[in-house]
Amino acid sequence: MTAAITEPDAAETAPDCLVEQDGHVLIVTMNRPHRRNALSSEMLRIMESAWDRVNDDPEIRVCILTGAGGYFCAGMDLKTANEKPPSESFEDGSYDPTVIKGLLKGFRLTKPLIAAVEGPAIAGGTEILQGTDIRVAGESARFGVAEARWSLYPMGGSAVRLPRQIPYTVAAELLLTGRTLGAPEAKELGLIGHVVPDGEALAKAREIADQIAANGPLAVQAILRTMRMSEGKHEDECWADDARIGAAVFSSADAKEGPRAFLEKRAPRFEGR
Ligand SMILES: C[C@H]([C@H](O)CC(=O)SCCNC(=O)CCNC(=O)[C@H](O)C(C)(C)COP(=O)(O)OP(=O)(O)OC[C@H]1O[C@@H](n2cnc3c(N)ncnc32)[C@H](O)[C@@H]1OP(=O)(O)O)[C@H]1CC[C@H]2[C@@H]3CCC4=CC(=O)CC[C@]4(C)[C@H]3CC[C@]12C
Repeated sequence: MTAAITEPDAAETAPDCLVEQDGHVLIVTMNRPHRRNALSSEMLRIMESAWDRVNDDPEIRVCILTGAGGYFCAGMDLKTANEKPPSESFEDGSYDPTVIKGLLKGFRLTKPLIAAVEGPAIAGGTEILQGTDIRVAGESARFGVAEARWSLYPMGGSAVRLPRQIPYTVAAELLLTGRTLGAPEAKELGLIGHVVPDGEALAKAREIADQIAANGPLAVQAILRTMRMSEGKHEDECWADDARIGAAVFSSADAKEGPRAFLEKRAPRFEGR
């Protein structure tokens, strides 16, 4: 990303995004609660490097994306966008919106990403959600793609992704009206997987992350690779890659350790090889 915006809140000294590793889990926290964690250039830059860290560091097996202060993300910062409209960056070619890595558009993690949502996840907030694999929300969370209300376009990928993730007619209505959904409705539609009491989304996400981190990392990453590779394809186009990816897992040392641990009635010790 080349465009930079000077933040007006110079008093804010904490980084716009916090990245913390706990064991095999990386926790990425969008951190501009005074603006409902609206996306800044700095936040997106930190998220981009966090995604590289997830993909490159074998010690990291799962990632959680959350927001500070009881909010997930209110999308693009509409205040700074008034000072420097994104259209300028699109037009002068300094920003290519075909890949928005921070928002996971045109770029995916090779490890599972769990969203822990509290409060609003609006516009860019619901857009990045669609790039996550497992989604947990507090019961007061709200979701929506509000761009059309401001005559903007959901540049984070929702016009393509949302109709693939929830029923077409609901996706069309959300994208075209900008209406928001509560967490129970989002769960009913399959946009999220879990609704928990407010304030407990991160704990639930952590519980799921720990379950995944205890599994064979090669198996987990291979399953995810096949899921990503086969998206939108006829199943007959997928079996060759499915078999190749699966066979590599069966050939690993971890694939011997798992059944051995079962026989010996102990927890497996996976090493990712
Ligand atoms: C193109 C993508 C993306 O698709 C575009 C968007 O995301 S458009 C964003 C639309 N957002 C909204 O419609 C949400 C607006 N907010 C609300 O509706 C409500 O605030 C709320 C429901 C979220 C919360 O309501 P509350 O009642 O709880 O709180 P409220 O009192 O309203 O607010 C509290 C204070 O928070 C402030 N606030 C809230 N939301 C925002 C916001 N979105 N922006 C700024 N401030 C916000 C509110 O004003 C209150 O403050 P006060 O001081 O108390 O008044 C684009 C997504 C990211 C873009 C990239 C960003 C970085 C870039 C920079 C560049 O220079 C180049 C371009 C780019 C890379 C840019 C490119 C486009 C994106 C990818």
